[in-house]
Amino acid sequence: MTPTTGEGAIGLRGASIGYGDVPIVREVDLAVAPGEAVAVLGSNGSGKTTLARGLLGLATVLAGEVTVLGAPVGRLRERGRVGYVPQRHTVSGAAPATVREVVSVGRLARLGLFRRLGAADRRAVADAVAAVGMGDRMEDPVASLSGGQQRRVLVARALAAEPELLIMDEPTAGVDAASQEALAGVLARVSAAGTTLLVVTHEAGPLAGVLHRAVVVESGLITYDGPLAGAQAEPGGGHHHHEDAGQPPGRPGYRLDQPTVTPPSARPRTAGA
Ligand SMILES: Nc1ncnc2c1ncn2[C@@H]1O[C@H](COP(=O)(O)OP(=O)(O)OP(=O)(O)O)[C@@H](O)[C@H]1O
Repeated sequence: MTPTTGEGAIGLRGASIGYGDVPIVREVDLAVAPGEAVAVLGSNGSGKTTLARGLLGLATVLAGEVTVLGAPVGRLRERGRVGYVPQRHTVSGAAPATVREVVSVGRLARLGLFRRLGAADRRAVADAVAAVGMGDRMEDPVASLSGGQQRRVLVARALAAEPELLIMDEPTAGVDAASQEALAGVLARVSAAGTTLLVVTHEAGPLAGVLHRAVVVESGLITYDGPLAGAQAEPGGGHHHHEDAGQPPGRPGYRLDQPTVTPPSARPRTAGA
């Protein structure tokens, strides 16, 4: 199991995250316990991707604290413990690469540099590709695949590393209904096995059976943190609850429509602990 330090899988405390010196996500608090499956909702440009990228060291933590698997962001030794499916669906790299090669690179993230894939690793690669329904395209160049198929390969690349924390940015965007359903099944299995999921999405619907908690980000603040159903009940995923405009600006205005259960591992340690 994850050797937690009491920090949980993800911890943001008064965290501002942005680019250059411009904060996009502002003074946000968030605690995700190991094994939770959390949707990150919100309108375009609200800061969802920036929040996710901040967890990966791809956006700058400008204030506060951000911890991932118990370590300050960027300090985690074993990078393979965190998987990432980026928003852009193009598979990078100029060299023509097959599905097998791209997903194998994902597996290598777990092994570290200069290690070779053994039989178990090759099996994990094949399993990950099969899990996203691309088993019959193993030797095809990724560049020859459709956008939605490339997205599924990126999901397989992340799955192949068997990460403890899987961060996905719009994994279902441009993916057909059947493949979304298949992805939901895969994520349900991965979640049941204890992997923590953080999924940025506009359409939590296809993954509603997997994601039990939602966080709504609006204008860089977390405006809702609670059960997914409560967030979905709001028009557009929770954009329009500014009727309580009395909130002081600049502080995370939690709107806990439903009580949020803070898992014991996510609670601040008591003095003397
Ligand atoms: N690399 C960057 N450098 C500077 N500003 C950026 C960068 N990436 C994003 N931004 C800005 O940060 C803000 C939030 O963008 P972000 O991508 O986090 O939003 P989002 O909620 O994920 O939106 P969407 O739903 O459209 O994907 C936007 O105003 C955007 O212009």
